[in-house]
Parts: sequence; structure tokens; C-alpha cells
Amino acid sequence: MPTSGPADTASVVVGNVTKIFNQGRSDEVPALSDVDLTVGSGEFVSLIGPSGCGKSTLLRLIADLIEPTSGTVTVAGRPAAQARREQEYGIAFQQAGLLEWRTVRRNVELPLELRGVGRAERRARAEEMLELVGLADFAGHYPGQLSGGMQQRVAIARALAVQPPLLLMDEPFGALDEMTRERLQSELLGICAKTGTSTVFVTHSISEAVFLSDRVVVMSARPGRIRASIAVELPSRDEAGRQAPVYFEKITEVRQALRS
Ligand SMILES: Nc1ncnc2c1ncn2[C@@H]1O[C@H](COP(=O)(O)OP(=O)(O)OP(=O)(O)O)[C@@H](O)[C@H]1O
Repeated sequence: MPTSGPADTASVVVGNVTKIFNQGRSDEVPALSDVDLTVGSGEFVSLIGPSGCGKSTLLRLIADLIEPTSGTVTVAGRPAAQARREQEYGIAFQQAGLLEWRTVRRNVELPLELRGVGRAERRARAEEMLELVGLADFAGHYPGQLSGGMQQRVAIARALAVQPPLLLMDEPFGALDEMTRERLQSELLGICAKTGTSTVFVTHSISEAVFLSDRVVVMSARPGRIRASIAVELPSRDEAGRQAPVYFEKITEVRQALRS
């Protein structure tokens, strides 16, 4: 069963990873078991699977927010911890994670500040990103003044602001209305294509996974394992792509892998 992209140009290599939360305690949770995953450079990979199967855990391991119980995680050829220090990736998670005391613009500027980007360039880049997610008029607002979906869009703008080589996204479009969601899906693909960004994207939506991905990785229920890795080649990633027979065939294939 192929679960890998091209290893020589790998952006992420997860090798034989197991994650057990609270190991040795009565509330021990085996979240992931023997997971191998390679994400090629510039590849877009979605993770899909039943609730609680360890998708977010796998993403957090790649981001070095938690450590594996056993196995290794490499990002751009470096250990995950080093890659985090060197800011190899941008992250946008379910909870927007914005700083309440900073305006929307200054939240988007934050990762640029951390990288030492000058003030004028920071501001220009933040405005460009806010324009992209349709929030240019809210640059001076505070997160508490925005809806949940708007806060998520700010988090996406922040993740994209540094144009990172690797994007890690955990249901970033979950709280958005269908039209905004489709628009941001297209924008995201455009940005990834333009910048050569590799992406690992967690979603519950089969159609979203198929539309966005070069490969859909299907996980089984807890402890999460990789059950299938389904390559997707659409004639185009636009409206016509959403109506192509292969789009529907792949949706069926993913659905069957989830059910099996
Ligand atoms: N910090 C933690 N401590 C203990 N258990 C945890 C912790 N984080 C996650 N888990 C457990 O690990 C398992 C996998 O959780 P995870 O959030 O990765 O699943 P998921 O596939 O992303 O779920 P969902 O689709 O519902 O968001 C769950 O059983 C969860 O309860």
C-alpha cells in the first residue's frame, strides 16, 4: 500500500510513529500506531478519518507541539524541533489562536515580526493577506469583535503571511459558509501552486479533501493507522474540476476506504 510521496524531495517524513497519551496511567490513550507518512515537496496531502482517530495528533506531532512516544518526525530533512525553531511552517488550527490584545493586522504581522521583517513590508504583506481572505476592512478590529469564521480567516492569513515552505492546517475552513469555503479553497490552491508550498490538511469533508489534494490519506479509528493513500489527479482544480467524472469517482473511493 503506497503511503508516500517522493522521499528524495520530502517535506515531511513521519517514520513508524506511535503516540500514547498518559502512558502507564489508568487514563492512557493509544492515539496513533505505526504511522508512516511522507509528504513530497509541493505536495498537498489531506488527512481524513473518523472523529478521534488521531488526525490532529499527527498534525501536532509534525508541528512539534507534542512528541511521539516512539518513531521519528522529520521536516525539510531536519528533526521537527529544529524545523519549528527555524520556522519552516505556518499553522492554522481549528481554534484560531489569535492574540486578543492585538488588532487583526498585528496578529497577521506577528510571524513576520518574529522573523525580523521590517515594519513597512510587514504591513504591506498583512494587508495583502487580509485582502485575500476578505477582511481588509477589519484590519483595525480586535479578534473579540469578529465572528468565529472571521477569526479563522485571520488565522489563515497569518499562516500564509510568511509564505512558509510547509503549511499545517487543521479544519481551517470548518466554520465557514459554503461559498467562502470554496473561494478560500481555490485561493489556497493558487497560493500553494505559486509558492511551491507543501501542505498537510486535516478535514472531515470528503469532497474538500478530494478537491484540494494530490493525495488523500485515510485513517482508521483509534489507535489511528493509515488505512489507504489515494492519489487524486483532477483535470483542473476549479469549477470544471468539481464536475469531472474523476472527482466523483475519487469521492466514492475515499468514502469506501473510510467505511471498509
Ligand atoms: N492531550 C491529550 N491527552 C490525552 N488524550 C488526548 C490528548 N490529545 C488527544 N487525545 C486523544 O487522542 C485521540 C486522538 O485525538 P485527535 O484530536 O488527534 O483526533 P482527531 O482525529 O483529530 O479527532 P476529530 O476529528 O474529532 O477532531 C482521542 O482519543 C483524544 O481523546
